[in-house]
Amino acid sequence: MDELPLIEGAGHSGRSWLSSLFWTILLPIAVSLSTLVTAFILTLPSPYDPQQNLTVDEASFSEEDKQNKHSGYAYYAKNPGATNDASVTVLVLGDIGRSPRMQYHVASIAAHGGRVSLIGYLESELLPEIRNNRFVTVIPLAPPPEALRNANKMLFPIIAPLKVLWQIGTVWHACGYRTKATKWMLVQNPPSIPTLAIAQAMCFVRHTRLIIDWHNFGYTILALKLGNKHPLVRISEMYERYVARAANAHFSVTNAMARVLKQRFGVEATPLHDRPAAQFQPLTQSQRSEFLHRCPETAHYAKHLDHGSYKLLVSSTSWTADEDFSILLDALVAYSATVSMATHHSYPKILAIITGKGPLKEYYLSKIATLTKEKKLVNVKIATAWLSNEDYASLLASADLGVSLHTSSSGVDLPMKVVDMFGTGLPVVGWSRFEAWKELVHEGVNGFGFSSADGLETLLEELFGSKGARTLAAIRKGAMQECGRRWEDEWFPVAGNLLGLKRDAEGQKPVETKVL
Ligand SMILES: Nc1nc2c(ncn2[C@@H]2O[C@H](COP(=O)(O)OP(=O)(O)O[C@H]3O[C@H](CO)[C@@H](O)[C@H](O)[C@@H]3O)[C@@H](O)[C@H]2O)c(=O)[nH]1
Repeated sequence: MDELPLIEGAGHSGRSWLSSLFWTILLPIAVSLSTLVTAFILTLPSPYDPQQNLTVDEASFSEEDKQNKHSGYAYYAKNPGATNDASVTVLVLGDIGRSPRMQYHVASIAAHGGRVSLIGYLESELLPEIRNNRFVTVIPLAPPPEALRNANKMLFPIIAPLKVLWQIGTVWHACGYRTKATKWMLVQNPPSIPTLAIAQAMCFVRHTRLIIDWHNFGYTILALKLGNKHPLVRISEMYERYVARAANAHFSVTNAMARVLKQRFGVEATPLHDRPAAQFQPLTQSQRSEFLHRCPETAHYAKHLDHGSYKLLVSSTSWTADEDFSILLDALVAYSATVSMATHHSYPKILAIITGKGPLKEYYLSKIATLTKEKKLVNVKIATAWLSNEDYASLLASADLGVSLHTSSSGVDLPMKVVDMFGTGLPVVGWSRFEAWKELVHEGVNGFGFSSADGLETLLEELFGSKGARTLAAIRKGAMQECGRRWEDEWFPVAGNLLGLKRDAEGQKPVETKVL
């Protein structure tokens, strides 16, 4: 009996505690959440309307545009009344300037009168066909703050989710509110997180058809950092497979990748092989010599390169973990020693230029500095550079041999740089221990493969030594034959056909892409 008042008192204070929790905390949270959800729904991006006016007309072109062959005016002047409902949002969650394949898609769509909203980071120069084209609107994404760009493995679990949140916000805003709804969205994969999920949600809201352009798999790239068995890698694979199934159509960079997509993800992709774009062309001897004397990275050695006492080796990269430049450095150290010791044969010295931007550049620069200091590279000069689009193409065209260190995290993607090299008639040696390599390089015809630093050094000796001139000339001939088939020839029958574009000239047979 004594305890009753105490219990009653406790019940009363318990109820009032609950009720004050409800009125002061839970109710305001519930009201705020429902207001936010209502506001989100009411302000969802507008859907695609086939009647909407996205036309490009005479007023879209300034006098300057009319003189610029890349503004799209030439197409407009030839097809003034042409209507065309091919409007495409192209989404690249990366530096657009370093995503040549996506730029080629954009340039090709615009060249056939399609309208493009191009979304991505604007860090490097864009192709001239895109920069001033009135059929293309570039929507730059705000890059994540410096603190979220830390590549440290220890901090990865904290930084990665924050970076993804930042990307979700900026990409959603750019796709939904900074551009009109388009009939199609073409998205580059990888990165898959969060790109594919946002693209899928946005396409659902805007009634847009989603095409995924498979350059590689996001989870195989993550596995390079975390290891194959890491739970995040498995989750990332499941996510990629699940989101892939929601897309309406798929392109893949190789036949092997289309096969893997079918077997593992259950989706039908149409292979759309990389081919060189128009800016990659062979140079004449005099154009080569003029470039070598003009380019700051080669000018000092131009005379030697003209005479052949130096050979020009070129590699290009994004300085990422899937390209092990130690292999090239080890091979060059061994080659330098061979040149010093050679008594019966004479070997030229090498000028090796590695072009590109990316996270591991500083690491390799310090390795090169150490090797130079240790006098292990006396017969080899190594330079790194980032060149304008035009000079990059001229450098490839001026080189004696191209090197690819692309290892392919999935085994079924291919290095675009090799395609660029072939466009200029440059033969290639490359890391070849992955399935798709043979879709691009034919042993002894347009290049050679290697699978170790020793293998690469042997190739350098064989091709640059006095007995190698004929083999080098033979693979150069093979590379020249690759020049013939260009991006447009590959692109139009697959992508142009899917998007419903019309080709001016006699077209090739269209390739059917399965559309869901
Ligand atoms: N302008 C310019 N571009 C350069 C330079 N150096 C390199 N690049 C660009 O950077 C590319 C090299 O980038 P990587 O990331 O090494 O790869 P990739 O060979 O382009 O292959 C990528 O794209 C394929 C699809 O096209 C993918 O399948 C593959 O996985 C990879 O992502 C070159 O092809 C070239 O476009 C330079 O000095 N100047």
